[in-house]
Amino acid sequence: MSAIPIVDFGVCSLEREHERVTPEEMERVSAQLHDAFTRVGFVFLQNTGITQEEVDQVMQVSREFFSLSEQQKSLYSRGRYEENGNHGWVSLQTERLNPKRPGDLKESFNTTVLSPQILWPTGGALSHFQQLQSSFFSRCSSLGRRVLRLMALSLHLDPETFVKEHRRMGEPGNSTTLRSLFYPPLVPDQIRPEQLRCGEHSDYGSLTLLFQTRPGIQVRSLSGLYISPPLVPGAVLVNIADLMQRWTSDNFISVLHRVLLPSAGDSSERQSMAFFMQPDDCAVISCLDGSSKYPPIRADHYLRDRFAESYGASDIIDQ
Ligand SMILES: O=C(O)CCC(=O)C(=O)O
Ligand SMILES: [Fe+2]
Repeated sequence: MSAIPIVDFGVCSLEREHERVTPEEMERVSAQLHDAFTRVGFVFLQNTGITQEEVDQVMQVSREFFSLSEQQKSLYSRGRYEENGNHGWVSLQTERLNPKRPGDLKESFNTTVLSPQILWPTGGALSHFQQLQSSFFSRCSSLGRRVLRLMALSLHLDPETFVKEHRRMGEPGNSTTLRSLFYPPLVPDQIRPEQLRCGEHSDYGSLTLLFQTRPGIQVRSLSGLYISPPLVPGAVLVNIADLMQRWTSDNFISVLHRVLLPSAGDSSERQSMAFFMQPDDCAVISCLDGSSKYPPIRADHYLRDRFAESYGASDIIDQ
């Protein structure tokens, strides 16, 4: 049995209008989320309404992008978009999610700005890149909002408590990001000591939704051991991130996770899509229980400081 709980989200699925979900149904799912988020920090959600076909399409168009030359991809590099400093392509080994290790053996494309006016990869197999990333972003926002409501309910708060601080997802003033990740096949003699595909880290924002093509993520359990969750077909892996832990005075826990290198001789590649939800830039996150366990902090200032750790202190993010 997986140590990460699996919750059937069917009654709250995006296929059903939010208004039709009964208070009893909300209560039941919210209690299951509460259990997962207070004990483990991660949960698999089944029957969310996001289909495998949608996931496959956005994975496929992302894979097309990663197969471009370095020179072509660099036209879209992170840091060149004035609308948001986090939007765009991040090359192999640039980011260190665990700053004590060498750069991660992954590359990624961050979709933070949805405006069609910016420079998007286009042409041939990429002609639907912007449309597929943008529509998947908005499906993830809808699912994320439903989860946030249930989380608030489970803490006996007004159901809108978290949602009202995420009004601008996909708009200026919010840095929520849909990140396509690509872990290329390993080149054994180029691996540096202690290097991983993705170093130990916890996520920065409020909530993360993760879609994967194969197993690989490892999650640290309360005992301190890393567990390797199986791939649960069709399920979305959802985890609490650091600002949410702070907001809930450590009630919901944000735990370390990582992606190891495949074993010697395994030349497979890996892809995943992470939807990093972030409160609106100007939201001030203070402990909801009225305690002063953590001082209030603006969501954008918190994010800026965390980026400085994973990209080096020179990282400039446009906030
Ligand atoms: O690729 C994965 O499965 C995990 C990636 C991750 O944890 C992250 O980018 O924050
Ligand atoms: Fe992560």
